[in-house]
Amino acid sequence: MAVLEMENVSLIRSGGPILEHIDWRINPGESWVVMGANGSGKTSLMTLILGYQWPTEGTITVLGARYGRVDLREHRKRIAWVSHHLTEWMTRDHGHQTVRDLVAAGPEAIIGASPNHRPDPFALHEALSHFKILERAQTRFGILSQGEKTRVLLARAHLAAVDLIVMDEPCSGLDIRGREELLALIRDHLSQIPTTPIIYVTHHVEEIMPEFTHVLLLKSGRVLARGPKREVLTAQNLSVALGVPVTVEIVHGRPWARVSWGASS
Ligand SMILES: Nc1ncnc2c1ncn2[C@@H]1O[C@H](COP(=O)(O)OP(=O)(O)OP(=O)(O)O)[C@@H](O)[C@H]1O
Repeated sequence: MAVLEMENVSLIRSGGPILEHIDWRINPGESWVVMGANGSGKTSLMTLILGYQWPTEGTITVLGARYGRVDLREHRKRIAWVSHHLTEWMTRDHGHQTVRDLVAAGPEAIIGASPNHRPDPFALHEALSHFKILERAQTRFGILSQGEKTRVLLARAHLAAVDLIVMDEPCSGLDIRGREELLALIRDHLSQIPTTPIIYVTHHVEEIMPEFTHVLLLKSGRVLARGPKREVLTAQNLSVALGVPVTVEIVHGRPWARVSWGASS
């Protein structure tokens, strides 16, 4: 069974098409990165996978559930969403709740904390500790830094033991050190759940860690390229996707893009 299948998916709004004719299949054992410039449609694509938006045409099947024939509120409990959009939402609506309560609510995969939920204290402690937020357990979510808020979402996902993790620009708003620390935590987390499929969204090629096997490259709402990482991450593809000529170098298993205009000066 495929982890995800999209057939001819389009999303049209009054201003025009946001996504057009997306065909995409994720097989078990694959971990995908979705890449594209600002405004290429990455987040819109994720909202379709999470069932927060409905495609104008096409079919979507996630974890064997065909959208339109499944209770999305129940289905979403199988998917973790780690996103700065979600941290903004939680800051607004649940900023007064403590880190501990919000992480404890992870197994129910709901937004916010559940007063009735009593998770295994050992597992909760382990999740807080692993994502380095144990010392912040009694702190209100709203006053955390961006990196800490993202680690709260990762801890929730960890505790929830979901079947699919969607990470939408988790390094957004972090400085280089913060980004590298978070990527190291994510790598460590992925090594503990090697069979759980991941979709990692970014517009920074250097965040593509060795664990990711495939890349979907978007350009203006359409698929520019898709497939095994080494085939997709060419200088030519990335130059078109990012709208600027780049060269690509692999360092310690991670690709790095360098803008190549004015290289001779
Ligand atoms: N509900 C909507 N109605 C109209 N236009 C929308 C809507 N949602 C998104 N868009 C537009 O669709 C395009 C794609 O947006 P989206 O947020 O999916 O891109 P993105 O690749 O995630 O961008 P970024 O990297 O900047 O977060 C943008 O031009 C955006 O303005």
